[in-house]
Amino acid sequence: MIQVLPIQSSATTKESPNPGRLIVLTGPSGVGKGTLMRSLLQRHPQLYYSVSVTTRSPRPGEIDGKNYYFINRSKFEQLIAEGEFLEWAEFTGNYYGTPREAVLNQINSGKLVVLEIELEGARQIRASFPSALSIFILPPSFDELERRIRSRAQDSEEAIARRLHRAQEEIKAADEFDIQIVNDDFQTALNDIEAALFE
Ligand SMILES: Nc1nc2c(ncn2[C@@H]2O[C@H](COP(=O)(O)OP(=O)(O)O)[C@@H](O)[C@H]2O)c(=O)[nH]1
Ligand SMILES: Nc1ncnc2c1ncn2[C@@H]1O[C@H](COP(=O)(O)OP(=O)(O)O)[C@@H](O)[C@H]1O
Repeated sequence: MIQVLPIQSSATTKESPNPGRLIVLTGPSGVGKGTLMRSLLQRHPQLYYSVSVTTRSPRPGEIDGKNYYFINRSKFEQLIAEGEFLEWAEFTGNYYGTPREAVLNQINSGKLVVLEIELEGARQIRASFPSALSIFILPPSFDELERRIRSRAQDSEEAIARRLHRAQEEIKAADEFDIQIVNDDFQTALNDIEAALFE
């Protein structure tokens, strides 16, 4: 029996309106958020992608400062206490958070800022930035989601099981978000995101 840790999260205060825009991309692990994000950034270099901080160990090939800032739990908890996160959550046993200052600076300078985050963090952003555009990415089926997580072959069996368990809850929350996009055909999903961002 896999024990799924409860998600803890912080509340953030409301931020004042500003000229830039915040976009939140969320959806279950393995749905293709990261792959969609990479294509979006290649095609639209004007987007600012917020690199998150995590206590998860780096996967093979992941680079500190590019994929994530990898830190330990006590350092993460210190950053929480110092109010350094715009949002943060605990997901399948690790902390993940969005650095506050860099994101606010980019929004204030008029940038389109994209966060790729899990459900609890996305909910926090919706509460503190009501004007953010939130997009939930859905898999074509649960079986396909499992196939994608496994095909990535980068997580332990336990990590996969925790992600799949959590995915069932996350998918139920899809309707809370502004737009739902099914990532079945990749190009179609990418076009749908671009339409939501730029049209
Ligand atoms: N709340 C929150 N979630 C994040 C952040 N960065 C990444 N995540 C999410 O954490 C979850 C796990 O990420 P990761 O360990 O990289 O696994 P993967 O999504 O399966 O590749 C994913 O749903 C990410 O979108 C963050 O800064 N805040
Ligand atoms: N539309 C798609 N059709 C088939 N496979 C996909 C599609 N989108 C992404 N994938 C694959 O699914 C796996 C998980 O994608 P990833 O971007 O890592 O998901 P996430 O960031 O949501 O955890 C990767 O191997 C990726 O190549």
